[in-house]
Amino acid sequence: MNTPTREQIRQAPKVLLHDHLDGGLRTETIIDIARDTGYGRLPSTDPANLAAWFQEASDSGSLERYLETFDHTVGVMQTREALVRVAAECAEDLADDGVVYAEVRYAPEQHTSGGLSLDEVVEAVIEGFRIGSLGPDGTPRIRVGTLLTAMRHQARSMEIAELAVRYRDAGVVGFDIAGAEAGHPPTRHLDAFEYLQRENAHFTIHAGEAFGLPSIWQAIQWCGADRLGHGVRIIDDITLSDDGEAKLGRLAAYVRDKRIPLEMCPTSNLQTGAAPSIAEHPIGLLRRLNFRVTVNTDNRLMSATSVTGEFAKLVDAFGYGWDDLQWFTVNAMKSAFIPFDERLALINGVIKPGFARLKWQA
Ligand SMILES: O=c1[nH]cnc2c1ncn2[C@@H]1O[C@H](CO)[C@@H](O)[C@H]1O
Ligand SMILES: [Zn+2]
Repeated sequence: MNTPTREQIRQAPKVLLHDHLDGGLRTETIIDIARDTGYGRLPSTDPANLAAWFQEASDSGSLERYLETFDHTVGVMQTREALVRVAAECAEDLADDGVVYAEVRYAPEQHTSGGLSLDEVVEAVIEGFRIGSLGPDGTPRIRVGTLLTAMRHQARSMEIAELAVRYRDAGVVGFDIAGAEAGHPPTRHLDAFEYLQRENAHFTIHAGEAFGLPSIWQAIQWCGADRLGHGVRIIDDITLSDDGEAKLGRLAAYVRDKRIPLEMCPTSNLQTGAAPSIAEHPIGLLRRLNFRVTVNTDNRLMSATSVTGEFAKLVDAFGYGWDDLQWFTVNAMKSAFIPFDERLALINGVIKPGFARLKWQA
């Protein structure tokens, strides 16, 4: 079996569960929309400089400062036209990266300052994904589902959960909470999570990124999260002896044994200070211990990355081969919020044959 090259990784049929719509804009598009809508606060109007600014400003080592960069992307996503364009380009960029199934999230409540209603925001984004998913022959090249995010420092989670349920048959596949983690425990939004459970709806929670085990414990045992956004701090509940043997605490064992998916985003974690380097990122240990690890981008603009980029970094740092990349991909597809038969069809009909072709390529 060959070692995966970057171009081969790009061709592999990949799955993305954790990607923010407002963290993945093309810089040219930000500049265009800013000009058309009179948004005058951009740090630069040169695409390359603006890309560099986003990456540098996001390299702060603090989640709070990292999140400040979203002022500019959210700032230009306030009209239907802008939302349709950004969503369409997102689907195109992911398809060009070889992603075959993606769940892309954003917070509708952040896109109403131009006068759109929450429903209009959701409909614009769904329309953009529909357009951007189509190939030149009119057939879809990628399937994109939407996750609606509520901001954890705000008090609109119930409203957003209801919105997610209302649009569940029209392209919204789940719910999430995001934003600064410290001081904003997920249990503040318990009513929304309980509502979603009563509605048999799916949700993930950003937890264990900038704050530790209590956040993960609450997300799983109080809120009932199906998946964890990041979840890197679960390693605080694992002790390693000198000979490399791992002992799992009760929470870590629960997360592993219940197969709770971890939406890991290595590059983003370096920028926010959640991990010191790719080589030291907990993903290495968690993969070895067979947690249900998935690999994600978080914010392609802020991290200047793609799913291919994240995989390529992991291949370099950990020597992963095709079997590891396929394992991450199948883990992600198994953990998606679409129906089981559709997940299975993608695993058996697209992912496994696609990896098989690449594995034995000369
Ligand atoms: O890694 C992250 N941790 C927590 N919140 C985040 C992260 N990335 C983005 N957002 C937040 O999610 C909102 C909706 O997409 C973004 O506006 C940003 O504030
Ligand atoms: Zn995120």
